[in-house]
Order: sequence, then C-alpha cells, then structure tokens
Amino acid sequence: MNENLKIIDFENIYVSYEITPVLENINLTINQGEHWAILGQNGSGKSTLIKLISNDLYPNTKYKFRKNLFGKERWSIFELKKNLGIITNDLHNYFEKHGNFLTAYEVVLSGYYSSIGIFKHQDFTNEQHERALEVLEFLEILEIKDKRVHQMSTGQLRRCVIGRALIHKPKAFILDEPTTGLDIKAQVSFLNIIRKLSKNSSIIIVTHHFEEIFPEIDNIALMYNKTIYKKGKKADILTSENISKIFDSKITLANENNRYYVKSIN
Ligand SMILES: Nc1ncnc2c1ncn2[C@@H]1O[C@H](COP(=O)(O)OP(=O)(O)OP(=O)(O)O)[C@@H](O)[C@H]1O
Repeated sequence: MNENLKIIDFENIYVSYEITPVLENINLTINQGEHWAILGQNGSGKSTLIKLISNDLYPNTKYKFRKNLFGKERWSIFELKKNLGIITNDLHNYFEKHGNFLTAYEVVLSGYYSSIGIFKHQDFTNEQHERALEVLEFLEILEIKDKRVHQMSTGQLRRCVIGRALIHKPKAFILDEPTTGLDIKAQVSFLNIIRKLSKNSSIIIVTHHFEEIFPEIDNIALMYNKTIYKKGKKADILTSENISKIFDSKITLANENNRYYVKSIN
C-alpha cells in the first residue's frame, strides 16, 4: 500500500444540478490506507459528493478547482471502477430488478466487464473464475454461489454486489448507507465483512448510524450547509457539539471502547 497516494484530492469544488450549487467549496484529501465516515443530515449532499467521486457528476467550471483521483485528473469509468469499488443502494436495487435470474457466482464474475450478467461473447480466464470463487469465500457466501438473486436475502445480495467490485482488488471502497434494509444480526456480520475489507482497501462509508463507525475508521467528514463543515481525526470531530450543530438538534454523543452512540437527543 502506498500511503503517499492520494485517493481523493479535491480543492474548491462546487457542484450544481440546476443553477444554485448544492455543494460549495469542497476541500477533501483522503490518502490510501485511511478509512473515513461521512455524516450529515438528509439532503446535506452526501450522495452528491459520492457521485462527484465516482465521476457521475462533474464540478461546476465557473470556479477554479482541483479534482484528482489516485493522482490523476482524467479517468475512463471502466478504469476508475478497477481502483474504486462504489456500492450504492441504487446498484443493489438495479440487480434486484434487472438481474434477478443471476447466480451469486455470476454477479461476482460480471464485475470483470461491469455488466449486469454474463454474456456469450465474454471470455473469462481460469484465473478469473478462481478469483470469483476466492471472492465468494472471502465474503463468506461461497455456499450460496448457485443461488439466484431472487432467492437471496438483502444481506446476501449486498455481499454479492461488493464481490462484483472486489473482483478487481480496488484500492478503495465507497459505501453509501450500506446496511439499509439489514436486520441487526445481518448488519453486524456485514460490518465485520467491511472491517475485513479495510485490511487491504481504504473504506469511505456514508452512514446515519454512529454504531457503524467501526474502530478502524479514524477520520470523519461532517457535511453541513452544502459543504464539509469539519473534517479530521475521529476523536476531534465526533463531539456532541459538532454533531448537534450538523443535525440542528441538541445531541449528546457517548463513546465506549472506541464505538460511538447517541446518548440523548432533544
Ligand atoms: N437529481 C437532482 N436534481 C436536483 N437536485 C438534486 C438532485 N439530487 C439531489 N438534489 C439536491 O441536492 C441536495 C443534496 O442532496 P443529496 O442527495 O446529495 O443529499 P444526501 O445527504 O445524500 O441526502 P440523504 O441523506 O437523504 O440521502 C439536496 O438539496 C437535493 O434536493
């Protein structure tokens, strides 16, 4: 791992869907090997920030900005996906809707072509088949390799979608509210999988749940008022004062064994 490599290097970025920017003056540097959580109210711009990172949205060119990913300004979407695994609920829902006949094995293997499914014209080497099995094993879903999407639980499909990105051994994963729809047990075991991923890839997680900020996550970015209100080390940023500010409420945050939770809110 090259800790000098900047996964994200953004300076003074503005993003607009329409005329008024929804993100303003975004400055963010994330180095390889770091793990981050991004927190903020509904509508504060978290998903927009992810779309900016994934090149689904571009900065407003009215402002002078810097936007580098892995040290480079320009990326083809296909090349970017090899370096950056982006897991959103939209992708999960897309597989549920359009790929429900695929097996777990096929969902994972489809990562090589970024396709929804496996097609006759696609060739896979033996190594690629082996890698798909290795990924299923890593994600602890090898036993469901022949199960089809429509027969899977939400947690099982979520892991397959991660597996599809993991096939490339990306340097970083971005996970947008990854435990949506999971019950408490599935949530805990899913988070353990993400912790396992964090050994080899940087994790950037967007979440509304403090308990999901697992101990390896050492950096926090707080979104408020269309920008990154504060960012830095977890112990400095995750304070009751900061959290009360960004959620416009009086929140008392507590911490036990490096895990945070909301003690009171009013
Ligand atoms: N396609 C769009 N067209 C116009 N405005 C949009 C679009 N998508 C989002 N917005 C606006 O951009 C702002 C930021 O939205 P965004 O979805 O990024 O917030 P978020 O923090 O991800 O919210 P949530 O926690 O609800 O997912 C909001 O004011 C929203 O209304």
